[in-house]
Amino acid sequence: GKFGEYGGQYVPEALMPAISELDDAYRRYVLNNEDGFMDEFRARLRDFGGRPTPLQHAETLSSRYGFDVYLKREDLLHGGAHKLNNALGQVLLAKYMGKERIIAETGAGQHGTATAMASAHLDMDCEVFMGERDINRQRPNVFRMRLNGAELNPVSTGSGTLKEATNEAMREWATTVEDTHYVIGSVVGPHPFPTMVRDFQSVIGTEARRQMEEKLGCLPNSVVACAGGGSNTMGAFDAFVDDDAVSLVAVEAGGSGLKIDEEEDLAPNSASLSIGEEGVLHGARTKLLQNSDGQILESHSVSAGLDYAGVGPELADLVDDDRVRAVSVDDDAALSAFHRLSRTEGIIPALETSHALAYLEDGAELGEKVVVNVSGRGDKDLESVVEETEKR
Ligand SMILES: Cc1ncc(COP(=O)(O)O)c(/C=N/[C@H](C(=O)O)[C@@H](O)C(C)C)c1O
Repeated sequence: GKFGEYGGQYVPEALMPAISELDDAYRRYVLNNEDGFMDEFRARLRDFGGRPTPLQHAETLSSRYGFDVYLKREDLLHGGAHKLNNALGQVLLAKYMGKERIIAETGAGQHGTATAMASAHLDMDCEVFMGERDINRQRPNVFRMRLNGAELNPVSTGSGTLKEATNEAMREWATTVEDTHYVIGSVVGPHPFPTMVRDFQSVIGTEARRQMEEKLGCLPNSVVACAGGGSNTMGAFDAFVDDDAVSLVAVEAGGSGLKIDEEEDLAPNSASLSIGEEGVLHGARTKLLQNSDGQILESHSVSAGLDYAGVGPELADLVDDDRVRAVSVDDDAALSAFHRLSRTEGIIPALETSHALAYLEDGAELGEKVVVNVSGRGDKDLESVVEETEKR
């Protein structure tokens, strides 16, 4: 479970039994399709999730930029974001493992919502840990989780965002592992989570590759995706990693600037790949926003889904190997891209996705055919975008 010097299993002894049980189940059911697990997973993604999602040529954007933009429409997946690919896979795996209860963390609420939907679909109890601050800025998703029968566990420690919610969920898992599976929301955490979540999300890139070949008989020149924890990023990239001719661009939240304020222990961004340092968070060695004493900094982004001080270890390794280019766009550019796609293509994108779309504005070196992963829709962001836009 190592990616260069990143990855590993930096967890308390109490969690090791759960981790090794999960690793065993991952190998049997996901890698070896024991009992037809992957066949059932794919059938449910099709019938419940609505896969495949379209790869749509964005005509107006393409004429604006002078290169062809193809949108991979994960916003059309059931629930409105790519998160269901991973949540459905893990909840189904928990069922195969004989678990009865599901817990999860969430920040933007998309992962929490996807886990609540998958748990209701598969008749499993579900409890979602969510930071107080995030509960207040992603209320539509809070209502949806409750409607899907999930119990919300508000986390008020620290900044009340994803970092604390993840810590609380991991703590809870350590004492309930007998009957509970912890569904982690991104390609983060101790092995096998980063690898398993990537495998569940890799359907994005596998479909996009097939759709490009069917439509155009060629591969794209670039694939662009936003990066919070890195799951829609790794999901979009995995099918292309071995094709050096395909550039892979991970777009992080540049927030209100890349300069870290050492006094305030605050990073005005979530650009872990670009300006993070090596460290351990949530069970994995990876790149983190931290100050000179190694204290993990509070991150910032106009989008809750990218507001995370860490990033997936595999993505960090691909950036160090120059296989993935890490770039960032700031809050203003993301908000402009939010409005631009809504107006010119009739698609309201998630604020997270808006970061990937914003990069097209300076994307001259992306080549002739560019796939952009539309990781989610913007319904959850309407209130905050109206507020943010009026403020500017
Ligand atoms: C629509 C949408 N697009 C992208 C992301 C970024 O998460 P990754 O795909 O794991 O980088 C997210 C992340 N959402 C998480 C959540 O809903 O809990 C997020 O807050 C954390 C996993 C970072 C998202 O909702």
